[in-house]
Amino acid sequence: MLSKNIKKFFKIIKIAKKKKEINCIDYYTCINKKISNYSPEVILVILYLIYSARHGHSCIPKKHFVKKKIKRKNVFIKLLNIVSKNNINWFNTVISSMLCSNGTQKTPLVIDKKYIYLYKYWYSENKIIELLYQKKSKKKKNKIEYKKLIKKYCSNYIDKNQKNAVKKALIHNLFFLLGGPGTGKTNIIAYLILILIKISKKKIKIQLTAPTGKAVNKLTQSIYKILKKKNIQKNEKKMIPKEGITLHKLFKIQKETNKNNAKYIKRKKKIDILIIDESSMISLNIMEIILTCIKKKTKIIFVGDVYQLPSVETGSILKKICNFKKKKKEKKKIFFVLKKNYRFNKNSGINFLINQLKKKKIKDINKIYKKKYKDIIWKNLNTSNDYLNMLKKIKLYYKKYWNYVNKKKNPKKIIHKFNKYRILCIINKGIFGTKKINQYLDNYFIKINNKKKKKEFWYHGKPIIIKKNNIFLKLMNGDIGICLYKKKKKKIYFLLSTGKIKKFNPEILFHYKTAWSTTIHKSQGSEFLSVNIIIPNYFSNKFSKELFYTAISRAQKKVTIYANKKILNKIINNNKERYSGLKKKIEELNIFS
Ligand SMILES: Nc1ncnc2c1ncn2[C@@H]1O[C@H](COP(=O)(O)OP(=O)(O)OP(=O)(O)O)[C@@H](O)[C@H]1O
Repeated sequence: MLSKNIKKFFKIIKIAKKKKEINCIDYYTCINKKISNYSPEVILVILYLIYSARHGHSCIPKKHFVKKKIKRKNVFIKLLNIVSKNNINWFNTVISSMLCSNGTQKTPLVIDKKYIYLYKYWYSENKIIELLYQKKSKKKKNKIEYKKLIKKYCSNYIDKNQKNAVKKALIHNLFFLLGGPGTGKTNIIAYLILILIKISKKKIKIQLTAPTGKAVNKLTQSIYKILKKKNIQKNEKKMIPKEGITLHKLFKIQKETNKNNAKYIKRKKKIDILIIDESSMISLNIMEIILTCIKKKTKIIFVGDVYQLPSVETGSILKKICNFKKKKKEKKKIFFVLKKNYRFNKNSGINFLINQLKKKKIKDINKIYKKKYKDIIWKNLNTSNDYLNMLKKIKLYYKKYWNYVNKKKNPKKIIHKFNKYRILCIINKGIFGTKKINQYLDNYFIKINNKKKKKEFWYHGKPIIIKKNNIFLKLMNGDIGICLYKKKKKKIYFLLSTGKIKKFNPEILFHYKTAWSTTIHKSQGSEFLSVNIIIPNYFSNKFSKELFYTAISRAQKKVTIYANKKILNKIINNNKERYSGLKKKIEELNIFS
């Protein structure tokens, strides 16, 4: 390639870094000593694979490079044009070079059928397949009559289908319990734990975990609430999991490197049953760590909803593993999908919308706009008038909360009152984002709170949300705190999942922000009686159907959607699939047959 083109090539990358089109870590990865010796063509492929991994893809279809199928007009199109002008077969040159193999050698790039990978993601996918296969085949030969046990302990509490799920979870060493919100997953896990405890001849270690602290606390408390009403012997009570911990903490995964000392963990972790909730949020890397560090005889149960948001890191593992096409007459023995919803009644619009969003192509979404359902309200968000009306509505609701705060003294009741209602935004920035909504409500409540009009962060009734797990204060990412003044002294009150109230001086809190509105990502694992979803009046490819599904499924009773109809229709048809070879490999290797 001519030196002037090479200069142009690297100049484009540098500008992209400045414009933040390319993450600066990725930029320095590509121009560090080792990689910068590679040809521009190889650098282009590596840089695009790193960029795509940051957007969740563990690989890229080869055609993206050959037929320039790179979707969005971005820096990579410009780089592609430079290298293709120089050599029309540039991609074949790259994949036939020493830097690319079929995975048998440890080369930076790996070609596997129609995809091209960075080695580490190709290795992770294959390791996961291998470990899932080993795990799956470890089916316990049980003489135990599960049917009798299920009849004895679960008869009036869960339905026939749910009992069937309990039975399969007891039989298999690897099990996937799938279902939307309110389908009884937590109940099933509770009764499964009850039976496991009852039939265990020795003390068993049951470990509850999830990708977020909030999710694992919610699961632990719900299960504890269900089981504490059961007649359980004193020695059995000790086996009921009282404290769940996050996957990062359980496997000692370093946040910065996303790595852990697998050999040490494997030796140390004596877990008999591992139950992982909100499994849709497990990334490729974390899945590899889980399967690598867990002993062969440990029973693993993945619980989750494949339609919810995947991990913010690379891979949407649960969906790829569970959505493989089975061969005719075969049963997906270790996968169980719960369909019946106990949270919503049959006329529920929320349930209608949740089921519609599970389909590839959504047909009668217009029922939402024609106000057919009482529990789903759609408000047009087109004009500035619509926007101002929305703000008024939101302010009106929170005014009720505000009056409640100024009447009641009980922090627990105040937090429950606040948690009944939530404004969910897709984004943080801009007039449709959390920052603007929070600022608007802050200004309003500061004004009515202290006549001096002094701009203070803290005021009576102010809600905040914790942004990072705080192990010292035992606060989890997503926990809501309310500022309450008592005799001019302010404290921040938190309602822990144990049901206990904890209060802190604001000075010892950190990593928090105002929480009148939060993002949909932050709301994962939580539920609210009434949810308001604010959709911007423009479309971005980041606004996926999964994001909207996750927002809708946070509501227990009512959803109000503030959206421009056209934009909303684009979002609910934006199936953002993440590229991965897992599904194909599972089908070809038939590992779950
Ligand atoms: N078979 C059943 N009969 C009656 N009520 C049920 C049954 N199964 C579950 N429920 C009720 O439905 C509600 C939701 O159950 P559960 O919390 O187990 O669902 P879930 O799938 O875990 O929900 P989420 O994913 O939103 O946490 C609970 O109030 C539960 O008591």
